[in-house]
Amino acid sequence: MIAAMRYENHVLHLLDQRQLPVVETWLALNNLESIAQAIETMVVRGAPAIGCAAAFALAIDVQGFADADSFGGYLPQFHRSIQRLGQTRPTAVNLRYALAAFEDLAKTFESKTPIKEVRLAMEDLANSLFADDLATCHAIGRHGAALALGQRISVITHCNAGALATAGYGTALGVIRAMHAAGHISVVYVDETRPYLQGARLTAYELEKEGIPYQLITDSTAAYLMQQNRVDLAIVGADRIARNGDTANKIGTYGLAIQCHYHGVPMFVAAPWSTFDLDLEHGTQIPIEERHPDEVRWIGKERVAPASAPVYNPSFDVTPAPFLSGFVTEHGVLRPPLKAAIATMSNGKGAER
Ligand SMILES: CSC[C@H]1O[C@H](OP(=O)(O)O)[C@H](O)[C@@H]1O
Repeated sequence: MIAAMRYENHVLHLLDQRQLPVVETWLALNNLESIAQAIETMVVRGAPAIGCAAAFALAIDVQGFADADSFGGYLPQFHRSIQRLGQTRPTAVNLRYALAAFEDLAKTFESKTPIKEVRLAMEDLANSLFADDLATCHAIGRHGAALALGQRISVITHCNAGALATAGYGTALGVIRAMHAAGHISVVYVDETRPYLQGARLTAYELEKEGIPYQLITDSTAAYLMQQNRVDLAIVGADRIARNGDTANKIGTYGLAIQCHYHGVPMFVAAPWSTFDLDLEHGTQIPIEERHPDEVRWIGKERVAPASAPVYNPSFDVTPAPFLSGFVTEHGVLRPPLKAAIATMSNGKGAER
């Protein structure tokens, strides 16, 4: 099974996604700062995977204290560690939920709580967040497979919302995996996803490894495919979803949504409930990360623009809810009107099964 990470003996092993698909290099990280930097430099990326990596970073962070210590002795470092991880990447809300879960856990400790008890509780929380995300992806796949309506269909996807972006199996790719297992995929069109090329380097890598039929396309080919009536469905991941259904995802998603809307191709977002940010009324409130200009000026070790070319490099965009046909969550498929469907879900009334 393809995995972005594994946690063993207080060490987080990360598959270096910057090197894929050419080489599979694993980094063994045993301290919080190195994991924070791995998130910032996109060794590990993808909203749920970022949350899981941060959780394991905190589980590792508390290991360094002596058995005789108590939570009170660790508390100042705990606050610094939460702040450090929170600074890594601003858009994916799963990171914030993971940090909030640890802050809630910390409230259950007293100053004199033995550090051994704190260590075990933090490690258990990290492991349970990871296991929950893996189970969630499989549930998303199960619910999303029904979107094929029993037919063999062509699907387009953008960026990588696969096993490498989660605890495993994936969200958008979880739906594609489930559809493929049921014999409902004729071809997956994979947007290369400039500038970081998560589609070309990561999604194509995942589909190739599992024998799922795909064609890699440039981002600018998607509209032409739809004009030829060759795309049946679009399915993408998400980094943060506002209460009204506006969705932040990899840059280029909004453009794909406009193309789908124009050509009558349904676009669904596959995301765990932990990606919905109910504190935000609409998508204009979602912080959009801007990354280094060299991510646009260079492809690998080759410069493809003037060395000092002025660059605007937003890593995400926001697709307004009216462009979306629904959300595939672990609880079922949410369909328009999406603001009402999200409100119903948040009230615990579930979704279409
Ligand atoms: C399963 S969510 C994956 C989500 O994260 C990606 O962003 P990045 O590679 O910059 O972490 C992209 O937006 C994907 O849709």
